[in-house]
Amino acid sequence: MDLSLPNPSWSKDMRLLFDQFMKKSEDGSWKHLPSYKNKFSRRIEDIKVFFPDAKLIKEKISQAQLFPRNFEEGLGFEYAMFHNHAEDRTVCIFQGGPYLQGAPGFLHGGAIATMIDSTLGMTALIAGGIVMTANLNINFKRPIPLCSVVVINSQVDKVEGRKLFLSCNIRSVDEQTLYSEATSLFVKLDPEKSLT
Ligand SMILES: CCCCCCCCCCCCCC(=O)SCCNC(=O)CCNC(=O)[C@H](O)C(C)(C)COP(=O)(O)OP(=O)(O)OC[C@H]1O[C@@H](n2cnc3c(N)ncnc32)[C@H](O)[C@@H]1OP(=O)(O)O
Repeated sequence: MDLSLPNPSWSKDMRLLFDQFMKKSEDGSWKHLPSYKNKFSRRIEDIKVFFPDAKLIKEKISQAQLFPRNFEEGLGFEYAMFHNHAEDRTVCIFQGGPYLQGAPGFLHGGAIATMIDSTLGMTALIAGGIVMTANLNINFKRPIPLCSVVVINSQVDKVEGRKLFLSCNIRSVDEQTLYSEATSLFVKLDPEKSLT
């Protein structure tokens, strides 16, 4: 089941943004990216090439779930991503639920990093195929209120061989508040190199 579609836990802002991007997707300039709890395991064939110690993958993979997708509805990461191919950028609308608390009333920095890594990762994945995060630098400028809706704008800045350099920022829905900004390096996996 595609978990990036509206559900009763979504606030008005979240639905409004989703509808806006679905409208923008009607002419094909934007594309809604579906997101599943564990459909990703079908990618295991692609990934196994890089991790020959399949024992680890085989034993555990049947329980595997995409981390941000394994919270009950509304309590963790509620998000939807849209990709603009021409501009090589991805937008993620994100509503962080009460189980993601760090400082009282605000999102945990690790929860913010998760959505940054996921949005940059999806952007890198579309641009470069099977990639992994090599480096992620985040500046937390303002605390993000728990249960608020934010917009993550992510883009590819430069590609050098297997290295993809990306950046993103997190803003409030009205774009007035800059919550976080990040730079990252993703590396496209090389089938000739075992990673373990
Ligand atoms: C995956 C499919 C997902 C499907 C949907 C999912 C949902 C959304 C997506 C969610 C996605 C979530 C994603 C996640 O959360 S991935 C989870 C977190 N990341 C990891 O666990 C990765 C661990 N690291 C590695 O496996 C290897 O180090 C990698 C694969 C990254 C590179 O090892 P590899 O042996 O292949 O390459 P190399 O070492 O020859 O390096 C190559 C080049 O890169 C340069 N370099 C390397 N590291 C750094 C560094 N730290 N700073 C600066 N530079 C660095 C290096 O100097 C060299 O440059 P040059 O000498 O060529 O100039």
